[in-house]
Amino acid sequence: MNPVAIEVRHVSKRFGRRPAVEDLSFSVPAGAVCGLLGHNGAGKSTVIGMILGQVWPDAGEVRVQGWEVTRHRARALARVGALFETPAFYEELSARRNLEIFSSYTAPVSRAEIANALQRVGLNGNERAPVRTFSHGMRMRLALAQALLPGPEILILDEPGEGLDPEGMYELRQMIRQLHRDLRLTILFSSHRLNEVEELCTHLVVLRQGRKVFDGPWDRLQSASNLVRLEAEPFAEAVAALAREGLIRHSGRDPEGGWVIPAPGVETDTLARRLVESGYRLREIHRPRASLESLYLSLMQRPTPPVTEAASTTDRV
Ligand SMILES: Nc1ncnc2c1ncn2[C@@H]1O[C@H](COP(=O)(O)OP(=O)(O)OP(=O)(O)O)[C@@H](O)[C@H]1O
Repeated sequence: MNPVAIEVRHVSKRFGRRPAVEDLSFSVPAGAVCGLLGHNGAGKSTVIGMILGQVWPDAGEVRVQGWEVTRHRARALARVGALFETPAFYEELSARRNLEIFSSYTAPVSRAEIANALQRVGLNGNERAPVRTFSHGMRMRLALAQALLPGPEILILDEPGEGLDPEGMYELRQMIRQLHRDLRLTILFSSHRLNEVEELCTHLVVLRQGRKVFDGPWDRLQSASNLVRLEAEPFAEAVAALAREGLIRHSGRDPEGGWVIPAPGVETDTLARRLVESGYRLREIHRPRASLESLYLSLMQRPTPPVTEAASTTDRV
C-alpha cells in the first residue's frame, strides 16, 4: 500500500471567474481518518470532486495511491469507494437487488460480497424490503454498502451526516469507526460538524474560502495553536496597544471570549505585564487546552494567509 493515500498538490479550480479552490496542497496518509472541514461554500465538495476525477482542476494535480487522477483515473480510483452525491436507488426494488444492479454496471461482485456489504452497514434483515420503505439513515447505509462493494482501501464521503437525525449521526460515526478498525480503510470525509470531526478524525484539513488554513494530525492543531485567552478592559484598546508594540499578531472575540495570537517568542506573562503597566484592567489571561470549536473559530476569523509555500505549512497556524 502506498504510504500516502491521497495527495493534492497546488490545486486550483474556478467556476467562471469565481475561485472555488486556490493553490491547495495537502496529503492524507494511508490509514488516516481525515476530516475536510470548512464553512458552506469553502470548497470541500470541489476538492472531493477533484479527488474522484469528477471535477477537473485548472492547475495542480491530485494523486490517489500514487496515480495522477486526470491521467490514470481507473488505476487511481480502482480501490476507492465513494459517497459523493446521494445515489438514486430503484425505489420498488430491495437493497440487495439495487446493489446487484449497481455492481452489474460497474464491477460485478458475488452475492456473498453483496451480503457482506449489507451486513457491514447493518442492513441485514432489511435486504428484501423495497427501498421506498427506508428511512434517510437506512438509505445512507445502503449508499455506504454500495461504496464498499469494490472492496476499497480508501473511502471518501462528502458530508455523509447531512440530513441525519442525532441517532442516525451516532450510528454513522460508529460505522465509520468500525470500517476504519475492521477493514483498515483510509477515510476522507467532509463535514461542517465540528463534533463529528473531533470524535472521528486523526487528521484534519481546514478550508476557508477555498484556501487551506490548517492541515495535519488533529493533535498538532492543539500544539500548533498558540492562542491565548484574554479578558481585558477595554478589550479593543488593550489589544490595539499590544499590536502597536508588536506583541501580538492577531486578536478577536468568539463565543468563549477574547483571544490573541502572540508574536513569536512572546509569553503570556509579558502580555500580562504590559497590559497592567499600561493601566488596562486584566481579568483573565491563559493558554487554554482549546476545543476544536474554539480553534476552528479562531482559524476562521484570522486574516486569510497569503498563498505561499510557507502558508501551506502548519507553522502559520
Ligand atoms: N458546478 C458549479 N458551478 C458553479 N459554481 C460552483 C459549482 N460547484 C461549486 N461552485 C462554487 O464553488 C464554491 C465552493 O463550493 P463547494 O460546493 O465546493 O463548497 P462546500 O464547502 O462543499 O460547500 P457546502 O458545505 O455548502 O456543500 C462555492 O462558491 C460554490 O458556489
